[in-house]
Order: sequence, then structure tokens, then C-alpha cells
Amino acid sequence: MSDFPDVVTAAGVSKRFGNKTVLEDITLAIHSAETFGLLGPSGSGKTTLVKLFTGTLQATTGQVHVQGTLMPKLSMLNQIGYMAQSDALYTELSAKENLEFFGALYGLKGASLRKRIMEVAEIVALEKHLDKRVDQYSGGMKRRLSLAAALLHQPPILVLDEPTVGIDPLLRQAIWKELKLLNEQGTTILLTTHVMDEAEKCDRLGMIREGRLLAVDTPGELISKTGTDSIEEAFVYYGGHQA
Ligand SMILES: Nc1ncnc2c1ncn2[C@@H]1O[C@H](COP(=O)(O)OP(=O)(O)OP(=O)(O)O)[C@@H](O)[C@H]1O
Repeated sequence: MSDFPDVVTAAGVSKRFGNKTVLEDITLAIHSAETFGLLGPSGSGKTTLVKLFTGTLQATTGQVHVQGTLMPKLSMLNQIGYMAQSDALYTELSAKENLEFFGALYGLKGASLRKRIMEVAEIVALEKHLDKRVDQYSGGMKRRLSLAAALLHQPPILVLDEPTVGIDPLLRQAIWKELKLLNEQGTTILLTTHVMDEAEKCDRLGMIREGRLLAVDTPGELISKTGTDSIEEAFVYYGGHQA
């Protein structure tokens, strides 16, 4: 487990593209070994925010720190498993070759890489499809392979941008079980979601709309503070459209 109680922090973070402000004055701390969900409608800035956390983008103003290190910082890549929204896979290669490639990037090799590939393939139920070329994969299989790639190097921080889109409910449950297990073992998980029942599984939620963080709390507190019956209603209360 990390020595830093707040593993990922944003302090007064704004992000502009040209003259368009996409994130405005975001201050947020993600605690060690929690599952933190970012919930917001399409275009609200979730992906941009996670890209700032992974160091894929740089804040226009304000600061992002990961484990106390100012981002972006290339050397922090090993600490983060990032599953982007669009799958960054080599479609002309097999799933196994993709995992070998990503494993090598993280310095894994030989028997330990082979063992780890089997472990992550099992987590996402792709062990029987490892030799198939990725261009023969369905959308959901590609998502699962992307998740497997993010898990390969056992990073202390997982950043998952809509991890279960296109994944059937049974497998989604299995993946959540695995995420919770990783959590218990000390992995910090930050994810974005549109799915309300997933939001309820998070330890804390950040509700985001039009680039602003509207509220951060546990699902239970968000519901009781707003006097509503569900996360969906709480989100609407805070001025969000239904996600
Ligand atoms: N590189 C870019 N240049 C200009 N505008 C951008 C860029 N990247 C994102 N945006 C804009 O920033 C806003 C937030 O986008 P972002 O992808 O962060 O939202 P999101 O909440 O993740 O949406 P979704 O749920 O649909 O993925 C959108 O209006 C988008 O068009």
C-alpha cells in the first residue's frame, strides 16, 4: 500500500483547449485503496480529468500530484494502469501478442510475463481467446483485453475510463468482484462511469457537470444529503442531466 493517504490530488485544476474551458477549478483528493467514481454526462470532462491524472494531458492551471509527484511525469507510468476509453490495441496482432507487447513496456519478461498474461486473461475471461487476432474480437472483448493490459504490471493505481461499456452483466459482475479484491489488497481505483449501479459500488463519487465538480461524497451521503432515494436522483438534484 502507498505511504500517501491521498494518492492522487488535483488542486485548483483547470483545462482549456484553445479558448474552450473544459475543466474549471477542480480540487479533489483520492485516498489510498479506495474506489473513486467520476460520474457525469457525456462531454462533462471526465476523460479530460483522468487524462490529467495519468499525465496524458497537462493542466492549464493548477497542479495534479500522483503519490506526491507533480504530473505529468513519465516515470510515474509504472505506477498507473490506464485503460483509456478508446482501446489502444494492435488489431493485427493476437491478444497474447498485445499483452506481451504491453508487458515488455513495463519491463515484464520470460516466465513471469507468461504467468501474468494467463492471470489477467482469466480475470477478464479471455484465456480461451488469447491466440485470436484482435481484429476478430468483439467490442466487449477489446474492452476486456484493454482492462487486462492495464492490470498486467500490478500497478498500485488503476485509472479506468468507462471500463465496463459493452461488457455483459455477468462478466461485469465478475470484473467488479476482481476490482474490489484488488482494492482490498491496496490498489487505488479511479474510474468513470455512466452506469448508476456501478456508481453505487464506489466508495466515493465525484459528480461532474460542464467541467465543474458539483459534489464529492460516499453514495450513501450523497443520497441522504439530497434527501433523494438513489444516486440517479441525487445527481439530478445537483443539476446534472441523467447520465
Ligand atoms: N483535444 C480536445 N480539443 C478540444 N476539445 C476537447 C478535446 N478533448 C476534449 N474536448 C472537449 O472537452 C469536453 C469534455 O470532453 P471529455 O471527453 O473529457 O468528456 P467526458 O465527460 O469524458 O465525455 P464522455 O462521457 O462522452 O466520454 C467536450 O466538450 C469535448 O468536446
